[in-house]
Amino acid sequence: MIKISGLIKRFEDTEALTSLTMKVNKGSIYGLLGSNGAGKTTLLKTLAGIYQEDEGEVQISEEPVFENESLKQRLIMVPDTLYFFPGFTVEEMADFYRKIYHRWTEERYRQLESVFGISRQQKIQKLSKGMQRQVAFWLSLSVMPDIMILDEPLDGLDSVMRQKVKNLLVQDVAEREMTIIISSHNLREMEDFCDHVGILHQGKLLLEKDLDELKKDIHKIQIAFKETPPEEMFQKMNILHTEKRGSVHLMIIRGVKEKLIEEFKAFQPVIVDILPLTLEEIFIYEMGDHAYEVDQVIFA
Ligand SMILES: Nc1ncnc2c1ncn2[C@@H]1O[C@H](COP(=O)(O)OP(=O)(O)OP(=O)(O)O)[C@@H](O)[C@H]1O
Repeated sequence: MIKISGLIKRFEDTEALTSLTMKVNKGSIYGLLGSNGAGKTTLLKTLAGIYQEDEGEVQISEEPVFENESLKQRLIMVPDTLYFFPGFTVEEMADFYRKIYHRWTEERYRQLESVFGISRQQKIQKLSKGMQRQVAFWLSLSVMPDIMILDEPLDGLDSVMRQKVKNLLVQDVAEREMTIIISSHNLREMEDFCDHVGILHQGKLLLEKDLDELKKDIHKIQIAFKETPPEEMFQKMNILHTEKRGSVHLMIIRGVKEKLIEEFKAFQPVIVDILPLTLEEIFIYEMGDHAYEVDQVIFA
């Protein structure tokens, strides 16, 4: 379990993280979304123990992360800007990882060699940017981490490789209960991958959601009545958004689907359609006052 409470991180006169609190469960894939400068990298680096918090607490398994050598054996960060020693081959870099990380697993390293199809003798800096990213995943997964902290890791990978990497990560989550915290600008990219999403804005979490719960409880309903039901019926429902096109009401409603349909049926509607709702729509309707910021994150 990862627990962050009241985290403040400052850089001279900038407060990059402002009293931030969040929790990530073991075996979860947590997507951290936010526009440029929201504080994603700062949060991830603090979580990885690269930055020290100015105030508040950052704990993994109830231990503070900063300067915690044994905890750092169990976590690995793939940063947005990768670093490899100049002139090193994949094998030489792997040797460095072997010496540092006690949980390095040779079998995994060999198995992933065939997945990525890159030669171990290849000089890393001569590889393309996307291929260097693949090497970063290859080495990081060979460490068998409990926690992977990924800063916009899919940028620069082609769509086939994106899917391949996502599959590898999900496999480790399923088999070993690895926990992933992954930052992105793109909600669409995270939708099918994460089970939790947090939206960071100006150093604060605006919203934190379990995606399954979120999708379960919110519906887009298109409905038309022969006779308009009394206003009180709509008033007692948790309607987030409503529009009327001729005699058709289009509503975004929170609640249990079957119960909502039941309530409407009492008024003999002539049409009742439950339409699929995208995560983008859910976030926008959910956010109310912060819709603008969410809009920026989603469409950035
Ligand atoms: N090393 C630093 N020195 C000074 N200010 C910094 C430093 N790192 C980050 N900041 C500031 O902290 C704030 C958050 O930056 P951060 O890099 O964490 O955002 P981000 O969400 O990762 O952005 P992006 O999506 O553009 O990568 C910004 O205002 C940035 O200017």
